[in-house]
Amino acid sequence: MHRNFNHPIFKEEIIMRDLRGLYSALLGSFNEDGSVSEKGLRQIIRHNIDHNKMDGLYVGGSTGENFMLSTDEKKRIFEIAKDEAKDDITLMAQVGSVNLKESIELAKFVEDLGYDAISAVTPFYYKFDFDEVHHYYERILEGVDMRMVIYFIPFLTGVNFSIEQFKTLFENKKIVGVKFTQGDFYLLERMRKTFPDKLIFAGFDEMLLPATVLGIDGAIGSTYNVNAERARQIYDLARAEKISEARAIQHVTNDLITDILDNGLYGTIKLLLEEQGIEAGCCREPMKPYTPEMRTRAKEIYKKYF
Ligand SMILES: CC(=O)N[C@@H]([C@@H](O)[C@H](O)[C@H](O)CO)[C@@H](O)CC(=O)C(=O)O
Repeated sequence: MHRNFNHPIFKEEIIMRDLRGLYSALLGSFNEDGSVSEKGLRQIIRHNIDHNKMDGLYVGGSTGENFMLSTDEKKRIFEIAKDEAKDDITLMAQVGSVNLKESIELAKFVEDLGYDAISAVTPFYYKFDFDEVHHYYERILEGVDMRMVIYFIPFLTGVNFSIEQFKTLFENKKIVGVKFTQGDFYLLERMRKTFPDKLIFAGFDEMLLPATVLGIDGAIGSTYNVNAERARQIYDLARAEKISEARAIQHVTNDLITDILDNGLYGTIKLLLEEQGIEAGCCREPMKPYTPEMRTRAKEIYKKYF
């Protein structure tokens, strides 16, 4: 798990974790009044380490319902994750925000906590031009000596990059890779060929097999919180070029993902965890509270796939 890096951005040779592998995107866990459930978070983290045997946790991403949280809540979740995980698993903190000052503050905060890497979503809502997006990443990185993985998710942010633009961003040696949540396999192939030394993490769990065939370095996903065993099989089989076996597991996985998406993504994953005895808690409003129908359907999904 640990590798020796002699990276020019770091003052001396230090032991840094190899960032490659499979990460669960850490779910948010909330009480009915919307407050952060520390107990729920700790249980989800332990489940990912002890049961799911994940290589890493992606903390503060979309799955963590992060963009609905205050700065203090984000910090508290980063603290809880580090305190629970210690050094048992690679920790990557998503610090991106449309509030750049907050991103800079969070990056410093997780560096002090001892996170292994940061990630930042492309700034969204306003139609920032590429120079502004570039400036955003440079400013976040100015204050920290940390490795950064760009969080590229155009279907939610509306922000797309060309290969040339990725090249410009990657000129900063602290930017070591990208979380590629995009279904464009032509772009993914071009990225792999153009940037053999950058880390590419697949962000769509339903596309793990083809992304692995194209040579990704890992994957980060919400459904790995519950479907880790199948994800690991797909990843390992695809890397061993056992494609038809991997495809059979991807088919079952995608049936599961379709059922989860139909019933409400993050809520259903939490209800599936509840079936395994984990107090995963609620979603943060304005996401819907669980209805009796949703709970019943989650039980059916659990019986069908687990
Ligand atoms: C928008 C979203 O939730 N995307 C997920 C996927 O894991 C996704 O839930 C899954 O592929 C189902 O579509 C991840 O890419 C997001 C993620 O890792 C994160 O930021 O939490």
